[in-house]
Amino acid sequence: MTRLATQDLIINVPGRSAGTALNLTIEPGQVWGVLGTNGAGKTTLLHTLAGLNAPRSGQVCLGNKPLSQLRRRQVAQQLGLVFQERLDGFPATVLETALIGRHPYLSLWQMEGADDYARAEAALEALDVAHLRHRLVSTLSGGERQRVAMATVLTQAPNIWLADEPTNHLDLHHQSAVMALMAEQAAQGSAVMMCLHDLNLAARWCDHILLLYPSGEACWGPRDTMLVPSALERLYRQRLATVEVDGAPVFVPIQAPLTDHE
Ligand SMILES: Nc1ncnc2c1ncn2[C@@H]1O[C@H](COP(=O)(O)OP(=O)(O)OP(=O)(O)O)[C@@H](O)[C@H]1O
Repeated sequence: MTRLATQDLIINVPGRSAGTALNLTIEPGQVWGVLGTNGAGKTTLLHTLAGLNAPRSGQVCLGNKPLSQLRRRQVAQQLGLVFQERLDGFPATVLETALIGRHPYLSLWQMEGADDYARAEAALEALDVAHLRHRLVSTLSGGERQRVAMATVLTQAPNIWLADEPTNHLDLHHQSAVMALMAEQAAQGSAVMMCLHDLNLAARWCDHILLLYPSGEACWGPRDTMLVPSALERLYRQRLATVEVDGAPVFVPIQAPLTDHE
């Protein structure tokens, strides 16, 4: 089991002053939700944690090593990233796409073996896209593609999951199924962080929350200390009503002005 930690991390959002230095640890078993407005830097943060964006300052550690000292292959054997947007560079079927998740474990010209296929097939089943295995990904709907992207990372079987709006394009049932899958991965010992725009999914499924403000200011901690209506109203510049359903808060945007002091 591996933890992902940041040390005095400042992400590099162009044109923004430094903001809060991030010192946080995503422990195995934890599910973190990152909340913030459009452009707050959520994707930049996830890409920085994955080693795809250089930090402006500070560092990210995977286990006890700085990410910058690890080879990409070592990182890819431990850390999986579900991208918000995907480009289909070349024609590939759903099964071929899921098998990309095994590439970190194969040598240069090594073909995928029976175990790799079994993992990919199991992941496609788990994401409810096995019936699409021979379809070209370019022919899929938005929600089907999203589930294939999740299945590819599930095939990769990382200890650290970073997921950028994993419920994008998904209908209600599949949103719930994907959040349950993330929780299950955490229960099995993975560390999970995901960016979400749906406060209610965050309230129900995440145990830790990072609030990212457009200024670069940030705060984080256990869910119940972060999902405080006044803090969320300040984050989104949006008045909210809160009700409780099944023991979890449900936040509903309402039309009422915020004062200048909020
Ligand atoms: N290559 C770039 N050049 C200039 N600005 C950039 C670049 N990449 C990102 N940005 C800016 O950095 C800011 C943060 O972008 P980011 O994608 O991390 O936001 P986000 O919180 O994920 O937003 P959203 O909720 O809309 O997905 C945005 O204002 C974006 O326009």
